[in-house]
Amino acid sequence: MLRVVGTVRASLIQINVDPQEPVAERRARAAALVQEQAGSDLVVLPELWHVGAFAFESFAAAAEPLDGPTARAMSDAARDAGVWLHAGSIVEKALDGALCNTSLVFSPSGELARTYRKIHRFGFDKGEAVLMTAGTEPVTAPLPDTTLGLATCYDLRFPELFRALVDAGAQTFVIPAGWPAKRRAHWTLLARARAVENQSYVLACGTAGTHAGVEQAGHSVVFDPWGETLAEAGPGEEVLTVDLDPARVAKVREEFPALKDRVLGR
Ligand SMILES: O=C(O)CCC(=O)C(=O)O
Repeated sequence: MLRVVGTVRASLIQINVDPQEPVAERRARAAALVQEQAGSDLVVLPELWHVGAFAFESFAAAAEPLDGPTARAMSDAARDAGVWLHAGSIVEKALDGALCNTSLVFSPSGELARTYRKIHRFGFDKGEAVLMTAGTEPVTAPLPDTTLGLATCYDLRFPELFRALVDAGAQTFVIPAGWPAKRRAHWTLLARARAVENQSYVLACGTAGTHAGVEQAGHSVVFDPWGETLAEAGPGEEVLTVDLDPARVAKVREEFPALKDRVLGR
């Protein structure tokens, strides 16, 4: 794929989460898939791909610290491929024993550059909402050519988080997810809305397959700051690769300056 100078090449790995595949094997497979994306600038994995976002009964056993086996494998993969890696999220076992749905961003040298603990937990009075502790801080990650705003799955339904990220300088939202197939229409609609209303790129990376009886939506998608679809996956395991033009964010914001007309919440 020929590349225009100055673009950011991003690859989204929509990995299949199959409960029959042992976590260690999926981890090794994810690392190999990341390494295959050498030449990209940014690689993205989905939410809780190691265990499955709906495999609640496995969360405690799969929990690991920030230097645990998944983080180490992802650090090595980022370094070996020489890419920025948003490694999706893991079940983090925090120092006080609490479990958090924590996203990890590694630099091309394998350093853990950012962590983001999912702020809006899904499940109402069940599942993640009772098993996990919520994060409290919006997180951005400045890359050389674009600033990432981090959000995870259910966060997509809360536009105020994305506004906070834009106010903190975000130009490209990265949204790992384990979104269910039965609400796929919401996934695409909300991801596109976040792109249009915030005049930002959206990289929304989900999982494929069925685990804990929940069929996954797949359909990872990339929208540009005007809401145009740059790439969209099908339902199965797939890697999407797109070239982002960082200058396009400033151009759209300048030519159609709606963000400057905000009245509330500034
Ligand atoms: O909001 C939704 O419909 C899905 C959210 C979800 O599955 C999650 O956050 O894990």
